[in-house]
Amino acid sequence: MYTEAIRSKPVTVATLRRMKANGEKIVVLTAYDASFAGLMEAAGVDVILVGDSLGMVVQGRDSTVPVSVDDMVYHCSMVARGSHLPLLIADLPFMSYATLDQGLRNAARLMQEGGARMVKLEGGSEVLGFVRALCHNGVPVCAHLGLLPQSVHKVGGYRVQGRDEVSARRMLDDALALQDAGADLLVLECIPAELGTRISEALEIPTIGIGAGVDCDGQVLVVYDILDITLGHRPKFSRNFIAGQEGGVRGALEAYVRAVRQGEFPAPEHSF
Ligand SMILES: Nc1nc(=O)c2c([nH]1)NC[C@@H]1CN(c3ccc(C(=O)N[C@@H](CCC(=O)O)C(=O)O)cc3)CN21
Ligand SMILES: CC(C)C(=O)C(=O)O
Ligand SMILES: [Mg+2]
Repeated sequence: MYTEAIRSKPVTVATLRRMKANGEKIVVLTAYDASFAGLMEAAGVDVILVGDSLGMVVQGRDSTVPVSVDDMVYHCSMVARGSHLPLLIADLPFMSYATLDQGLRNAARLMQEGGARMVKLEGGSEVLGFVRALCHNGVPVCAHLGLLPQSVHKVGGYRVQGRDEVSARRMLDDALALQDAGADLLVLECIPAELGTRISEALEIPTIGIGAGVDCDGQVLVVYDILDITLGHRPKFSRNFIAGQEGGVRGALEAYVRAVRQGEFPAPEHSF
């Protein structure tokens, strides 16, 4: 049943599409260095995200806003050396895709200097032109809707998004438009579980949820949250996987992989 877990070939966009078609859950974790990337590969993680969350959990900042493209390239290149099979995605950080020109140049840096195989960017209708341009240049794209941490100062906090029908409908329309523009994958963050189901069923491309319910095609968490080493607030949608098992860090990663594959995580208490 879990055929994708035992792999010898690198994960590609085609692998992820096949997993969605077969109803096999996609397991994603963030990593910021070679050692963790190697452990995740060994545990059977499908996709590694070098998230701009590194600004908070590695650099100790209070948002992802100060993270630079240089920071992302640096961490991505380390993760690329530590793992070879998981698909490697890197976040384009705050304001690094404010213009098409800047965005294309910075995506090229993440791919060429960082070794990323896909870039991720936050936003809906406002980024469609950029997604199309990346697509035309052969850059695989992961879109990101719902709670957008790079907009925290505009929104005024980290809150569940898409609670009313008007904003839910707008998010679904944005998701369909991103797919049409050529996005290969979509992260849904901090939205009601029913909306996660609705968007995942409406799309051909896989969805990866974080606080978006169990029906997304895959799940992602910040690795420091599952190891319970996050400074300060740990979001409600995360779960401590190091407790209650004896395998240390390796065991926690394996427990996360198993829980996502079997649809045991997220449970209702991790969902909105
Ligand atoms: N350690 C860590 N984990 C993350 O998941 C994460 C980061 N850092 N940094 C970058 C972004 C920021 N994220 C966040 C940060 C806070 C909440 C949060 O406090 N959410 C509330 C929900 C409040 C509501 O009900 O509206 C929560 O209690 O979970 C959510 C996502 C997700 N990402
Ligand atoms: C939480 C995930 C989706 C992310 O964008 C990050 O780690 O930066
Ligand atoms: Mg991010």
